[in-house]
Amino acid sequence: MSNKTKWLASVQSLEEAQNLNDCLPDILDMKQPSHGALGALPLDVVEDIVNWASGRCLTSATIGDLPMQLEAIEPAIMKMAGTGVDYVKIGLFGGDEQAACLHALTPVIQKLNTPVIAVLFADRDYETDVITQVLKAGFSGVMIDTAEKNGRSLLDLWSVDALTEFVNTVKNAQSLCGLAGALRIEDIASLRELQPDYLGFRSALCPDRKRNESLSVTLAKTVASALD
Ligand SMILES: O=C[C@H](O)COP(=O)(O)O
Repeated sequence: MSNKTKWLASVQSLEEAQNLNDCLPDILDMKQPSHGALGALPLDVVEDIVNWASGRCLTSATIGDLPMQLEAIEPAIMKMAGTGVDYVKIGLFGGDEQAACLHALTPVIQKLNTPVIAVLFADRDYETDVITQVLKAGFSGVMIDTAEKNGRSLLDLWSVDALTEFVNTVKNAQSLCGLAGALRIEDIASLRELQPDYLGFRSALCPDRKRNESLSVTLAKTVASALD
């Protein structure tokens, strides 16, 4: 894994993806921001974006803010993987059922050809060994994001020391590591120093940080050049 921090931009439509053609991120991430932190786009929209992005950049897609139950998550992963996306992202929202759900998901994730990324949330509570549980379950990467899109950013919720420990733990396990959560353009310089594999953006790419509205190409170019 290279030391250069790459970036991920969450898009909600083919049109938004195409608008980024001159400043494509390393990963075009597909989600429906108005449906929650990891709101899912319809499968046909994901397929259209995957087909368009092919050969241009990698893609990822979220499966929705689902309960921590195998019967909800397994079919959603399988359907999203069927779109041909490069990575499927699933949110781990915590709670009593999560550890059992991760255990039950392990064989599903391990036999799937599409890598699955686990997303933890800085504003959710977890068992202390949650990262160990996630790494054992066979995920190809771990991201930290924010569940409540209320303006509080990752850096409002976690200290730089906590983020450093997270990045080092995930990268030492040879797993991809991503940081997201209402990141601001001015956070990029300090977050890059932690050397995560990816920084993820949606709010920072939208005028007035209104993440449910359309992406601004100008803001995307600013993020891209801050990471260059
Ligand atoms: O995966 C990255 C997210 O889409 C970040 O969204 P956000 O910047 O609005 O928190």
